[in-house]
Amino acid sequence: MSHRLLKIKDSNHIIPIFGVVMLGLAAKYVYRLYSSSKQKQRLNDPWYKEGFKDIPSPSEKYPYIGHMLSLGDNPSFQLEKLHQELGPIFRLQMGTQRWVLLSDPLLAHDLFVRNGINTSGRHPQKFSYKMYSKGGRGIVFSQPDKKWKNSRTVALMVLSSKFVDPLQKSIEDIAESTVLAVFGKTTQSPDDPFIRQIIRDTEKGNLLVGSSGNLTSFLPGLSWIEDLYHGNTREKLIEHRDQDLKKLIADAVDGDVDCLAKQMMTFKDEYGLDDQDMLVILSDLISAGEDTTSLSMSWLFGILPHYPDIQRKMCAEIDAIVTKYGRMPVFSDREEMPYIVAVLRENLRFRSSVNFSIPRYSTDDIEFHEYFIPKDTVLITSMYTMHMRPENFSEPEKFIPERFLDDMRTWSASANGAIEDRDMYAFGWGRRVCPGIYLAEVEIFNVMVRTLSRHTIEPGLDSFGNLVYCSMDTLDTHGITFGPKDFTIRLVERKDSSLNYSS
Ligand code: HEM
Repeated sequence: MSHRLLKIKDSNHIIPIFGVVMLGLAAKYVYRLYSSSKQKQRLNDPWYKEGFKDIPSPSEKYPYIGHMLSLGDNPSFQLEKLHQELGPIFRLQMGTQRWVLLSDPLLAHDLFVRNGINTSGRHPQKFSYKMYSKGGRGIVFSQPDKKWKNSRTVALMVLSSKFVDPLQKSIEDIAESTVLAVFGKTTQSPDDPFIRQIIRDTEKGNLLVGSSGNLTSFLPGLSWIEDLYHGNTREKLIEHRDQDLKKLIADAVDGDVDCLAKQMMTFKDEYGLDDQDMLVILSDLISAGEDTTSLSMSWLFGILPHYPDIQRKMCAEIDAIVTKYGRMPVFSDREEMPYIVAVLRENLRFRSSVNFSIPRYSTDDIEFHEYFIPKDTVLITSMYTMHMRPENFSEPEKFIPERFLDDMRTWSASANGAIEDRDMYAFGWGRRVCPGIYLAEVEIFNVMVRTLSRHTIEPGLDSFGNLVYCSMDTLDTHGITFGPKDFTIRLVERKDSSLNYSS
């Protein structure tokens, strides 16, 4: 009896034990299937490479568009938040584009300088590459090949102090705008409808160079929407640009005024460049030089009314030079004007006009630090976040020129120096670092000195007579450049200007 019972008991257990074994085997099989499909997925994942760390990425992501909604209305501030959550390097899937974003200067230096050979490409987008640069001519949007190198060399030569300094003396008013500096026009020229038209077209082109003009490169399936939206406006814009630039170049070459465009044309044959190349190079100097420099000045005009004390110190330095030499200060006096030098440097840090640099493109797989970045990835410096890093700048959210009082290096020297000594990132990195740094510094210095020599910059007034200050917290995007939202100021004449007393 007891034996039978035992048997019955046993047979009752056989099924559960068998079930457990079968379940175990099934789980093992499912796990194997899962891990082999995971492994297959990993092998197909362009970001995966054995032995390398995963680059973090925000979890919220949608099919097809990926992270395209993550940057919101204000990408500069949004990227700062994402860096706070994910660290100094993270990646985004922007439609079909892979992006890597960096906020740590040491990482950026390693990526763009040490690995410069594979990180100096530009994304061959429809508008910027095919249309604007006529299939990769010029400097800004061309691939880093021999022709780019020659075009860049020619630009670097004419934008150096050797060529810019004599022009400063002969054309007193070079300060006003990059177009004027490049084509040797005088102060009356900004009111010239032709020059105004060129600046307007440049601004339109710069907008299209940003994401809005290149939607197809994110979402290729939607190219028809882009074509519908833009129609043939992009072709027309380029046609206009070409006509206007041909006229400007011809005027510069035939005219009596010495200017950068004229100098540049003399190097054409020596560097194997044709007329189309020269046209795109000169277009590059206007597109990359005009908005960046004028928006930087706009920031300064917006910031200074908040700080009357800073303006007083700047005016005191200008007055000291006027009293000493009996003339308006010029760029070569900068050594004697450390406070102004510091203010201009702090302006570039506090609100740069280029918040994502000009995105680079990896032309090969890259292994750097413990990370792997696949070929054909867009590489972006999160410049705003980099400038706001407490590790690099104490109290970064405050405008404090004094932090730079001991640094009298020119902007070119700072941007090209050793990474340990670098305190300026606004001009990019390595092989593609901005070639117009010297001209930008001269232009901004001259405008500020001339303005403050006779005026103070005061906040605007609303219709009730209340003071209205430029907002520091809203950025207006102009394609790849950023400026303050529209604001007003008042230039108030200085009764105490030393120029009133100099002979
Ligand atoms: C405050 C003013 C300026 C700022 C903040 C600025 C910033 C920059 C940045 C961030 C880059 C990208 C560098 C990289 O890829 O690493 C760049 C490139 C460039 N900039 Fe500037 N820039 C300024 C003024 C100028 C001026 C005045 C000119 C010429 C007249 C100029 C001409 C160029 C050109 C041609 C490139 C493309 C270089 C290449 O791709 O090889 N920039 N600039």
